[in-house]
Amino acid sequence: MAAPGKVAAFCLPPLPTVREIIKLFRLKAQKQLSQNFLLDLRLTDKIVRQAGDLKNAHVCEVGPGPGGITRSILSGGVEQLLLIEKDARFIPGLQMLSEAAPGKVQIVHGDILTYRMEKAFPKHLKRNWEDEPPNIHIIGNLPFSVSTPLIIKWLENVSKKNGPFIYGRTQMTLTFQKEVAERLTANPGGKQRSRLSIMSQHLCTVENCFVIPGQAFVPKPEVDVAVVRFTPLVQPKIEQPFELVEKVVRSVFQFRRKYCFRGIETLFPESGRLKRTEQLMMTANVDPTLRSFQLSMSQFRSLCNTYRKMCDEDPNLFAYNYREELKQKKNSSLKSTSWPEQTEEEDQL
Ligand SMILES: C[S@@+](CC[C@H](N)C(=O)[O-])C[C@H]1O[C@@H](n2cnc3c(N)ncnc32)[C@H](O)[C@@H]1O
Repeated sequence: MAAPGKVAAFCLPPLPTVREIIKLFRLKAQKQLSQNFLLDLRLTDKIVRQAGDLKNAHVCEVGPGPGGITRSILSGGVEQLLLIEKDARFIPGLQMLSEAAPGKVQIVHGDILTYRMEKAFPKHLKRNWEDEPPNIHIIGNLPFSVSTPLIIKWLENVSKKNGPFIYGRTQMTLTFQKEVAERLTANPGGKQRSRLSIMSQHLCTVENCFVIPGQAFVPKPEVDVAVVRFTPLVQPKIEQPFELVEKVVRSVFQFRRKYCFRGIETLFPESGRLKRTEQLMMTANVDPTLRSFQLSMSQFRSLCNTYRKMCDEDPNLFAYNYREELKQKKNSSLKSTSWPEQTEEEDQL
């Protein structure tokens, strides 16, 4: 793992402070966009240090806002900084930063959820997947509503080696709500062990770096925040397509507090469900009375590999959708009776 980097490799010319930029451009945080700013440069430096040594690095910062983290990244002596910001009000302030570091900053007014990063960096930075990560980093303090769907999308990109990972094992340093960070890094048996734990840890080394108390942000969010660093693994712990792993993991965690076979059953159509569930659990050598959060990564691997074999033998199996079947059953029973059918209570994720 790269040692935490130094930040002050490059001195920016005198600039208005982040607070002054906020005042100058009247950048009031918008609640509906969950904007919470970091104004303390010691803290933004600390976040950026988690990414490692940024000297001559190529960095994409997501959601730079008034530019606190942006300054820390530029002070790290980067070669290129790509800023992707959805809120147009921040662009003039970011342009001031760009002028202070001529030729280095590219500002994109856009949405990171749809932005295509395949061509964002020079081709010569590409590394083979097995090599050390390329000198490309993604850094961001995003709203919680964006960071979770975004990490799921990027994990899928890691699995398919596309998007930002077309360059190799691009590293990411991102903020999450503290609880989500705990889920991302939870071990088997842990209270926070969930779908996110398996989906992230089978593809990446995931480190929960440190917690930022809510009061460090302006305005203060309801929750604390954690900085999480992801480095894609050379070899995923589960070598199956992303969609298959997702389906198995989603099924297992469907009934979190029940025996895991209850969730696994939902991978199979009603006819033959019990027999096929038994077959899967026995071949994968997983105790059906374990709870989903107790399962280890190797047990998930075993379940995914066995389910893959079953899908290869029955080409209709992967398309089977338990919820769809449940919905159809519910509709037909509603037609035949005036009483709504009682459905099983499902545990929350
Ligand atoms: C929590 S604020 C953080 C701002 C700044 N990075 C900081 O730490 O002070 C999140 C920033 O992400 C931007 N943002 C929100 N959704 C976005 C999206 N989908 N794509 C790009 N930027 C987004 C917001 O406009 C805001 O500037």
